[in-house]
Amino acid sequence: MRVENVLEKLSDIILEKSDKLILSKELNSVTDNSENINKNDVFVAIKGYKFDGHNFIKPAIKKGCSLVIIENKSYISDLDFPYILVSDSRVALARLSHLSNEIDSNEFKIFGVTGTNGKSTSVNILHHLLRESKINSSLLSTVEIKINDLLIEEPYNTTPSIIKISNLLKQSKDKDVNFINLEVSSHAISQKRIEDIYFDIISFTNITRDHLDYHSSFNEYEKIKLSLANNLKPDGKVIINYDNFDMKKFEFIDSKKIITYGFSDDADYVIKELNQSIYQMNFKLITPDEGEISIYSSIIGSFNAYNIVNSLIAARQFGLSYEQIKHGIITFKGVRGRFEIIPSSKALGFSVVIDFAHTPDALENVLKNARSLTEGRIIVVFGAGGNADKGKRKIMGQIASELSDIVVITNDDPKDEDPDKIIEQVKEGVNKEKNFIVIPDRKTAINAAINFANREDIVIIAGRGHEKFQLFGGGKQIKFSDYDVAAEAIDGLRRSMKK
Ligand SMILES: CC(=O)N[C@H]1[C@@H](OP(=O)(O)OP(=O)(O)OC[C@H]2O[C@@H](n3ccc(=O)[nH]c3=O)[C@H](O)[C@@H]2O)O[C@H](CO)[C@@H](O)[C@@H]1O[C@H](C)C(=O)N[C@@H](C)C(=O)N[C@H](CCC(=O)O)C(=O)O
Ligand SMILES: Nc1ncnc2c1ncn2[C@@H]1O[C@H](COP(=O)(O)OP(=O)(O)OP(=O)(O)O)[C@@H](O)[C@H]1O
Repeated sequence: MRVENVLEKLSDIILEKSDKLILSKELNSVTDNSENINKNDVFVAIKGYKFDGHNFIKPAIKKGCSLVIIENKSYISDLDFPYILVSDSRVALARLSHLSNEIDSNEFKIFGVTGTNGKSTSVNILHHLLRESKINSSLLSTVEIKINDLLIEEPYNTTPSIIKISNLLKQSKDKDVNFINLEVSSHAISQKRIEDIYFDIISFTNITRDHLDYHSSFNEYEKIKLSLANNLKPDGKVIINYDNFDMKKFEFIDSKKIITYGFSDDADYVIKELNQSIYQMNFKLITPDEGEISIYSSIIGSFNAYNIVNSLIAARQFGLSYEQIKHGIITFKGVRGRFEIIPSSKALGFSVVIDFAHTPDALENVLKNARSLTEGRIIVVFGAGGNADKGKRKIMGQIASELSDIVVITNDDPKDEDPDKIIEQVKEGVNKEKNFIVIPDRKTAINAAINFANREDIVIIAGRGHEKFQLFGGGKQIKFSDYDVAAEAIDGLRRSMKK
C-alpha cells in the first residue's frame, strides 16, 4: 500500500492534504491506536467516547508512523508532518484496513445477524451447520471468534473493531474460508465497525429494549439496527422474524429480498407443533421449497426454535440441503451460557441453568420457557449490569417477580456504579408480597438459590452467561464464572447428601 493508493481510496472524503505527501511512499499497515504503531504505519485519529485519537498524533509520529489521517482541522496548524484531512475518520479507517489487507467483502459469503437477542445463537448455529457439512466457515461472535474449528479469541466486544474484522477476513481468505458469520451490534453499526462490509444475508431477530444508555431513544436504537439493511449486497436476502416485527418497518427493502419465519401462518417458514422437555425439542417446519419437515434439537425454547429456523434459512440460501441442515441441528449442542443446563444438577432431581438473559425480553422468554418445562418452582438469580441502561432494571425486577417463585437479587457487573443502588433499582420492580431475597455477593446468591431448590425446580442463573470475570469499579475484575460457581455448589450439595 502506497500513499497514492490511500489517496485514491479516500478520494471522495478528502477535505485537505499536506504538501509533504510522497505518493510513492510505501506504507506498512493501518491502526487507530497510538500504542500499536509499527514503522511506516498509517495512524488514523478517531474521536471516541473515552479518548480523542487526535491527542495521540504526536506519540504516534514518535513511534514511527509515516502518515496521519485526521478529521479535526484544528490539529493541522502545529502538524509539520504528512497528513490527510478527511470528513470521516471512521470511514477512512475501514477503507484503509481493507486496502492494507487486500480484501473486499464481495469475495466472501457473509451472514450478518442483528437484533437485541438471538444473534450469538444464530451465528453459532450456522457456523456449526457449515462445519458439519465440511464447509470452511469463520465465526465472529460474542462468545468466540473462530476460523473453522480453531479458536482465535474470546472477544470483549460483540462485534469486533473494523481493524479486527478486516484482519479476520484476511486470515479467513488465507485459509480458503469463504463463509463468514458475523454478529452485528447496534454500537457496531453506529461506530462504523462494519463500514464497507457488504452482506449476502442480513437477519433481524427482534428489537426490544436495551442499550438506552447509549442510544438516545428506543426509536433511535431501532433506526440504527434497521439501517444495517443498507449494507446488503445487490443480490442479498433479508431474513426477518415475522412474529417480532411490524413488517411496515421493512417497506424500504425490496419485498422480493425478504424471507420471513415465525409461528404465524403468514410467514414464509412456519413453525408448528413445538414439543419440548428440558433436554430436547422437536417441531414441524412448513418450508416453501420442501413442504413440511421435522426438526429435532437438543437446544430448547421457542426462542431457540426461532434461532434454528433463522440459521436454517441462511443455510438454504448458502446451498446446504435439508439433510445436511437437519443433521447439523441435531448435533448442535448450544452456545456456552445460553440456556446451558449443568448436567450434575440432574442427580439432585432439579435443574440449574446458566443463561445470558440480560434484557427484559430475554429474561421474560427464559422464565416463561422454564415455567413450561416443569411443575416445580422457578428460582431466578439475577442482577443488572452497571454503566448501562438504567431504565431496564425495574422492568427486569417486575418480570422476575411475575414469572418466578423465588427471586434472588444479586450483583451482576456493577462496573463504576454503586452496586447497592443498582440492586435498589431492580428491587423497585419486585412485588414485595412475593418471595424475594437480596444477596449482593453473587457466589453466596447462587449457593443460596441452589440450596432453596427442591425436586423438579428449575434454578435460572441469569445475566452473565459465558462471562469469566465480574467487573467492579475502577476497572477491577474478579475471576467469576456462573457455571463454575454453580457446579461447585451442586457438588457440595451432593457430597453433603451422601454423608
Ligand atoms: C463506547 C464504545 O462502544 N466504545 C467502543 C469504541 O471505542 P471508541 O471508538 O470510543 O474508542 P476510545 O477508547 O474512546 O478511543 C478513541 C481513539 O483513541 C485511540 N487511542 C486511545 C488511547 C491511546 O492511548 N491511544 C489511542 O490512539 C483509540 O485507539 C481510539 O481510536 O470502539 C472500540 C473498537 O471498536 C470498542 O472496543 C469500544 O468498545 C467499548 C470497550 C465498549 O465497552 N463497548 C460496548 C458498549 C459495546 O460496543 N457493546 C456492543 C454490544 C454489546 C451487546 O451486544 O450487548 C458490542 O458490540 O460489543
Ligand atoms: N431469538 C431470541 N429471542 C429472544 N430471546 C432470545 C433469543 N435467542 C436467545 N434469547 C435470550 O437471549 C440470551 C442471549 O442470547 P444470544 O447470546 O443468542 O443473544 P445475543 O443477541 O447474541 O446477545 P449478546 O449480543 O448480548 O450476546 C439467551 O441466553 C436467551 O435468554
